[in-house]
Amino acid sequence: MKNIIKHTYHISKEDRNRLNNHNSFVVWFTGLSGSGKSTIANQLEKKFFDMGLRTYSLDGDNIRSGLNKGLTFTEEDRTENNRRISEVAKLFIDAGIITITAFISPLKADRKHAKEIIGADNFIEVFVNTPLEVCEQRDVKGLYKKARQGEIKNFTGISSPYEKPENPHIEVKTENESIEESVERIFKVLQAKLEYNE
Ligand SMILES: Nc1ncnc2c1ncn2[C@@H]1O[C@H](COP(=O)(O)OS(=O)(=O)O)[C@@H](OP(=O)(O)O)[C@H]1O
Ligand SMILES: Nc1ncnc2c1ncn2[C@@H]1O[C@H](COP(=O)(O)OP(=O)(O)O)[C@@H](O)[C@H]1O
Repeated sequence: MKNIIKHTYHISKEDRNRLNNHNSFVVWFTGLSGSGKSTIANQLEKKFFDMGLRTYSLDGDNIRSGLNKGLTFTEEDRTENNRRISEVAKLFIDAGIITITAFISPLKADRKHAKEIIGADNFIEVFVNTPLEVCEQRDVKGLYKKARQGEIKNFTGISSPYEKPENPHIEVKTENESIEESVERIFKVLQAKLEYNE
């Protein structure tokens, strides 16, 4: 960008990873509303935290009510929502923190862009594959009912698309496995990524 000149800092991501004695990366959850993203993300973060690792979770509460306040659920705004989240996640991994994101992120192109921004080596995609019927039955926040009644426009799975990932690193099927089983499976895949080597 014109007249923006990057400053080189003494401390790098590698320095922070060495200090923390673990790598930093992004665990990017995607799935329908009510699929279980926040529940699993929360338990996964607790597991990491209890091991003494540095973590942070980004989700609707701290993003859509703060940084991205004002963005709606049109495709255009979801794209911008996901782009900003990706940029924030990139800063967090640069800060040496294992970053867990839990957003619907329904569009393939937006998830691809997230991977590009964050860097393929630091991006682990977890597809919480819960069928729409199950999410709707759970209706944790009563939003599906409202969407069916036409009170909410552009609702994912009802009046707005969800494009399933074709090659996620991890897929969890919450109708067939418990929260603990999903967390354990995700953890096993991530374990290999944790270790910091010079
Ligand atoms: N129209 C519409 N469609 C989908 N979801 C809606 C909508 N309106 C509000 N909500 C609530 O917002 C949460 C999804 O926000 P995200 O930032 O994750 O969505 S996105 O990635 O930009 O698509 C989502 O939270 P989760 O249930 O945690 O997924 C909903 O509670
Ligand atoms: N195996 C499971 N994994 C995750 N959540 C589950 C599972 N079984 C039932 N649930 C329930 O489904 C709901 C998922 O809600 P939430 O985590 O808020 O979803 P999301 O963040 O994707 O909108 C929670 O009430 C959770 O207790």
